[in-house]
Amino acid sequence: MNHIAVFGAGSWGTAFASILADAGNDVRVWGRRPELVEQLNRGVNEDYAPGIELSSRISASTDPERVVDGAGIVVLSVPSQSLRDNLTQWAPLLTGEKIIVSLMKGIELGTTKRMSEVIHEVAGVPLERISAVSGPNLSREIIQRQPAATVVACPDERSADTVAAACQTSYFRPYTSPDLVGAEIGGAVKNVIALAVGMASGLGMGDNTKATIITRGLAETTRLAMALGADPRTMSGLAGVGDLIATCMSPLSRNHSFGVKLGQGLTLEEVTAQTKQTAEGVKSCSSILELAHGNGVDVPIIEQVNRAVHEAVPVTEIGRELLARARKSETD
Ligand SMILES: NC(=O)c1ccc[n+]([C@@H]2O[C@H](COP(=O)([O-])OP(=O)(O)OC[C@H]3O[C@@H](n4cnc5c(N)ncnc54)[C@H](O)[C@@H]3O)[C@@H](O)[C@H]2O)c1
Ligand SMILES: O=P(O)(O)OC[C@H](O)CO
Repeated sequence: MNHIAVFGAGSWGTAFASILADAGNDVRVWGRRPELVEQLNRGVNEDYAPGIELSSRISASTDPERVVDGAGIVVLSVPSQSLRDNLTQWAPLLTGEKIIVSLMKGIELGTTKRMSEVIHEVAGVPLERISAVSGPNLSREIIQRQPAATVVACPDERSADTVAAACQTSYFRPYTSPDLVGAEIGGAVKNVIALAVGMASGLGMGDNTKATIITRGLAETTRLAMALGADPRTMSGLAGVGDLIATCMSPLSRNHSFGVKLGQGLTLEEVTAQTKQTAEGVKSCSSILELAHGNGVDVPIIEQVNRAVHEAVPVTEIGRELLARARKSETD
């Protein structure tokens, strides 16, 4: 039996730990709060996966050393903006031939780095041993064992295959890909587009409006991904359009729901106060915008989401601005 470490006992960390356990691995989860760790050791996580009985193959601890001891794969699932601080403490433990898996879908504020870049920089792990798992993977559906697929992206095929083999179950199908950049950009940008779709929903707009934002959002994502060297085919796959559809259309998506509330007229502070879980797009819209501008990529939807979220521009106003732009060819 393989031993796999999972850092982060939130919604996705717990759901992914369940996949790994169902795939036959012995899973040790690191959690920050002793009371949550105690829940996991009783086979539940009422804070992030209410009503779900967890596998007896999952155990938990607040001690990172104990969690990592003997693990060949280490999975990271903390909020993107806290990764650097956390990793600084965990880096001395990530030695040897361990494969590091990022489940996170965000871009770091201040540096505009993708999560694999942060891991490489802070922990010194070569990119050949860093993979990202990304796809239409809403944690609540996955932990209920509803069928879904995902992408395990890593420049090294053997590392990707090792991770894919570790998380394949009867309901979860991992595909491998060498396109780490594309998978990470697809995963981070779809959160911002889901905020925009949520805002339209909150304003009472229907499916034409949502489909328009999703489609033009995919165009922005693809432009940015290609400027960063990604394979455009990733954008028509699970980590691109697949995740975009799930996140933009599902009431289970925290980013979508956050956008709905902004569209209904709540302020950023009000929605933040009501939101217990991580909606990565709220912070990453600024870093993604900076990344796009730094690479000369036009991202009008992301730009307007950033104005609505961080400059308190009314949601009605950003819609008007998007529609008033100069005409252009669809494929430009
Ligand atoms: N939930 C999903 O459906 C899903 C699916 C795919 C990817 N993701 C991505 O996975 C990542 C984790 O998301 P999640 O859904 O598990 O979030 P979550 O909000 O459910 O859980 C986050 C966990 O991190 C902990 N945490 C918060 N601040 C921390 C800090 N400063 N240091 C260490 N731990 C901290 C929280 O206590 C919690 O246990 C995000 O990047 C998200 O985009 C989520
Ligand atoms: O709940 P969200 O908006 O963070 O989205 C969750 C997953 O990324 C969907 O694949």
